[in-house]
Amino acid sequence: MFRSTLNRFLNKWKSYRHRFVPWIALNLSKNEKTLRQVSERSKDKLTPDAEVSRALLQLFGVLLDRAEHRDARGAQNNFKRLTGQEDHCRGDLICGHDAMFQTLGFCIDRKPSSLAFAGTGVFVTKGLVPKGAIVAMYPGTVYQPYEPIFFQSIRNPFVFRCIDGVLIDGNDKGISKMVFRSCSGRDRVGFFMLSDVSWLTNDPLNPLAVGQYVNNCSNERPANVCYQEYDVPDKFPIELRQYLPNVNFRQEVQAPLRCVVLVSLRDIIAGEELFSNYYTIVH
Ligand SMILES: C[S@@+](CC[C@H](N)C(=O)[O-])C[C@H]1O[C@@H](n2cnc3c(N)ncnc32)[C@H](O)[C@@H]1O
Repeated sequence: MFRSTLNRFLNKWKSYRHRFVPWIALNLSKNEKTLRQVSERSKDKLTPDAEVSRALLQLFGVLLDRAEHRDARGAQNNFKRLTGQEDHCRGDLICGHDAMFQTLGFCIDRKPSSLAFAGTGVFVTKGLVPKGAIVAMYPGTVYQPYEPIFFQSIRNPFVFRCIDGVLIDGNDKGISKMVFRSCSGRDRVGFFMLSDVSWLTNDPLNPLAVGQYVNNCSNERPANVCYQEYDVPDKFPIELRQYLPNVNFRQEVQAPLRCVVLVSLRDIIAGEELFSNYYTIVH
């Protein structure tokens, strides 16, 4: 009895592992030339973690500065409204894209893909992305390899598998969306949220958090970005974690929070669509 239940479970487990990457499973044989080969795990990093931290801290710092500036201006306007001297000037408020342009020198955004039938893609809309830059982040709920993701993974093309088997569910709809919201609402330190839920909307506070919409490369459209894992260091400031688009499924995970960034493989100019490689072979 126990053995047959276990067998049924194992069979289900096997087939559900295939569902993570249905698109890859169907298309891999067509695109063998485009597979990314990495000789060992540590060689998967094109840009050092310190450089990833530096770019994120710079962008998040400007986002926080602007948010505080807006809050202060809002409080001032409330006071002026109460005293009848309301100031309607919005001043030089800067949005996420301006912050991105100011700190990283480029902007990215979601738009219909340049490939037929590929849905939405991500484009560089302004500026120049230099080789080795952090172009985007892959948002979503982070599952350790032993944690349950069966229901969230059904017909879900957004489940990203890290080299060590950690999974990131970047789907912004349905049950995946509810899970992210619930985990994000759970985790906070004092007043500070430890993750950002706005990537689930059309206007993410952190404009990098659209990496889940980057499409796969092909023989005709080679990859211009690649995925790189980034474990958030302990010293990452608490007040800036509110812009991280990832949260652990289980609160009690001891490991650092896993994020995935997309790094440019070459200079990318405005107007180009980003293409990654959905499949990396580690020898
Ligand atoms: C992670 S999603 C990427 C975002 C997707 N384009 C969308 O609009 O939701 C992966 C899915 O995008 C589509 N896709 C990605 N790369 C593609 C390509 N080169 N050609 C056609 N479809 C592609 C496939 O449907 C795949 O299952």
